[in-house]
Amino acid sequence: MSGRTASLSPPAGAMPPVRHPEAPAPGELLGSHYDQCFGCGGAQPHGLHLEARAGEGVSLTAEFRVKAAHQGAPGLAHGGVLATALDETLGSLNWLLRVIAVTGRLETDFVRPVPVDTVLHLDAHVVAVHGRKIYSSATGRIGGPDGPVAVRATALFIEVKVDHFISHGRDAEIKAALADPDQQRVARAFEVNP
Ligand SMILES: CCCCCCCCCCCCCCCC(=O)SCCNC(=O)CCNC(=O)[C@H](O)C(C)(C)COP(=O)(O)OP(=O)(O)OC[C@H]1O[C@@H](n2cnc3c(N)ncnc32)[C@H](O)[C@@H]1OP(=O)(O)O
Repeated sequence: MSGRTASLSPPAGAMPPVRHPEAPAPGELLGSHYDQCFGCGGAQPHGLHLEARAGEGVSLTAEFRVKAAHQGAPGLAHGGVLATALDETLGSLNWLLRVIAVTGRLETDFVRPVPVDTVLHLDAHVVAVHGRKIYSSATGRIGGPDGPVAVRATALFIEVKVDHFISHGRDAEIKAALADPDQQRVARAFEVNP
């Protein structure tokens, strides 16, 4: 046992999230943080190609169309893929804070099966921030942005520095990322965070 609390409820003293002054305006697409990302990268043929758009405050909406490559049971999305869509959506919120963070804990409710070719309409917001810990939640609906809930998640993200990826990532991908001007732009946007 680590002694670590598993709670996804913000502790006493947690603060409301503060939208970064240079966060994309409501309605703007956030874009991919890494083109090889399974969640949002355009260069992953079987990835989710999830597209997130900034909302008001520290919130966003996102869409993901379930493809045949994402099946678990015949004609239905795999639960792990749906959890990935939730993880990616929740992770995108940190761009509005201009904080680099990784998922520490993700709790998912699967409410309805999601058929192939369905568009999952996600919305997410940061609930609170406590030191390096970011508490957030997300909902995914089918049949339209106001359709029935299919999945829900709450999560705890932990702030890290760019060094987290440089120390732990495989050398080949880190070297390629560091040499990529688009990736440098993403990293720089985070580094200027005071
Ligand atoms: C060149 C490259 C450019 C890159 C440009 C940027 C790219 C931007 C990429 C973004 C990418 C996002 C992609 C989607 C989101 C993923 O999918 S991220 C991938 C999945 N997640 C991971 O791989 C994380 C693996 N875990 C770890 O690395 C480490 O455990 C962590 C999370 C960094 C924490 O380790 P640590 O920094 O040593 O922190 P630690 O002191 O243990 O904990 C800090 C606090 O958090 C709490 N905590 C930590 N883990 C947990 C947990 N699992 N449960 C509950 N509480 C926890 C601790 O209890 C502690 O609380 P307090 O004592 O402060 O109250």
